[in-house]
Amino acid sequence: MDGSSVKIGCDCDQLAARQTLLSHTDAVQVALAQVQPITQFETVDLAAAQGRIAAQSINADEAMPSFDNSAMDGFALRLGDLAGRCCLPVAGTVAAGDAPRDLPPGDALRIYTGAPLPRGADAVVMIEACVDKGHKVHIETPPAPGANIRRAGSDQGAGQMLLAAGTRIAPHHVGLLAANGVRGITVTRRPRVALFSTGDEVTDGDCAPGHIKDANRPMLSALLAQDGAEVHDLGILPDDAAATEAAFRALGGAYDLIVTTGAVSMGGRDHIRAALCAAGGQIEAWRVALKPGKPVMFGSLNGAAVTGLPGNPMAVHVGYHMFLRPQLARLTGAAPQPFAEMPARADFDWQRKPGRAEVFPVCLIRHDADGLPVLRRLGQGVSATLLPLAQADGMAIVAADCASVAPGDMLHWHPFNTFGGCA
Ligand SMILES: Nc1nc2c(c(=O)[nH]1)N[C@H]1C(S)=C(S)[C@@H](COP(=O)(O)OP(=O)(O)OC[C@H]3O[C@@H](n4cnc5c(N)ncnc54)[C@H](O)[C@@H]3O)O[C@H]1N2
Ligand code: MOO
Repeated sequence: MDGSSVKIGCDCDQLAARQTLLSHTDAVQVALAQVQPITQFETVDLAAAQGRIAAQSINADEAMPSFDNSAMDGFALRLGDLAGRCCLPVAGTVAAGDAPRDLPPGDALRIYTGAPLPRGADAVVMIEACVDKGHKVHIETPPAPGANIRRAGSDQGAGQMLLAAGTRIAPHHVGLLAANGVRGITVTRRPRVALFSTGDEVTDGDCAPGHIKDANRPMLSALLAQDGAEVHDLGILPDDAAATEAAFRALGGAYDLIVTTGAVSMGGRDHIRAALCAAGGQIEAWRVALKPGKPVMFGSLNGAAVTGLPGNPMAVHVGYHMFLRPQLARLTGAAPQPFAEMPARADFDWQRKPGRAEVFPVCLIRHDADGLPVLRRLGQGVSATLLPLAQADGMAIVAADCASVAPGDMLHWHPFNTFGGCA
């Protein structure tokens, strides 16, 4: 990190005069430094735990499976009874849910998957390897000792860690915990996020001439909710210094994170930075060598981190993934994930002006012989529209010093959770 990221208080002129842009990797560190892990926890039903962050590790009370059982539909038998014989009498049937029983000497028992292994049995032969003749079974090839038996404790031992603290709970965790009889789980309180748009031109209603509809608040609300935040939508601030300062002052200490969009660049009506300072906040850094998203600002107010994203919607989307997601992760005690780490290859030619790292929408067109995704660049680097992003399978990034990309060059990308590639 260079000297440009040191604490600079609220001297906005000094900030504006600084020519050096923060690298996007340093900016992530500054963003992270504004938040501390939440130390309040709550217990939620397992059914409501998906997406929450486990506050404590959970260990298994007991071994699994808790009893020896059959992994297949077939016949349970004693291998010694097969010595010199290929046919055994069938003494009955044991199904999943039945109580454990004894295997009578010299007999087989028909058994279904998940049924408790009869006491005395030492192998299960699959139904496909037998001829079931009703009261007897013909076994062509004797099974190996222990075949098709799931032994008690073979999946997990008692005390086995099922879930580590800091894990984001996914549906497969819910299933594992349910199988282990866990009903409630202690999770970190959801991060409380205050969300503002800014701009006299921005509206939620009908557009007068020169006005536009708010894209940023609905998109950020959706992204924040998806990542488990408790979103407090505080509406649209006018381009007015006093109103912006008053809005910051009114926030008190109720939030972990305050997110604004717009009014953070150089214009005469860009009031976010000055208003934050006037309201008693701190600006830690401003302006990042990132396209889109250059005028992003990081600060704090009353114990909350304040992240001021630029107004252009694509810059908001990029800023969310690059800075806000790591901030949310640290707040909840989860490990912040680096942005766009997945390797891929380009299928396009692109000459660009070096200086800022650039994030752009991409679609997945195929996989190469090494199995790497091959990506096509979408859009024309315009940050005012989300349309190319809506047609994309993810976002790729090139480094600030990158002057050109040629087909076959390595890229890094952040895939969305979409299925299938672009047409
Ligand atoms: N002289 C300079 N001008 C600009 C610079 C610069 O470095 N020097 N940076 C440019 C970059 S990069 C960006 S990005 C924008 C960001 O400016 P602001 O953060 O002050 O944002 P606004 O001016 O308020 O808005 C920018 C753009 O986005 C539209 N917008 C705003 N809010 C919303 C919303 N909620 N939904 C949809 N669209 C929104 C707004 O109408 C503007 O068109 O500054 C450049 N200028
Ligand atoms: O953030 Mo701006 O959108 O780089 O053009």
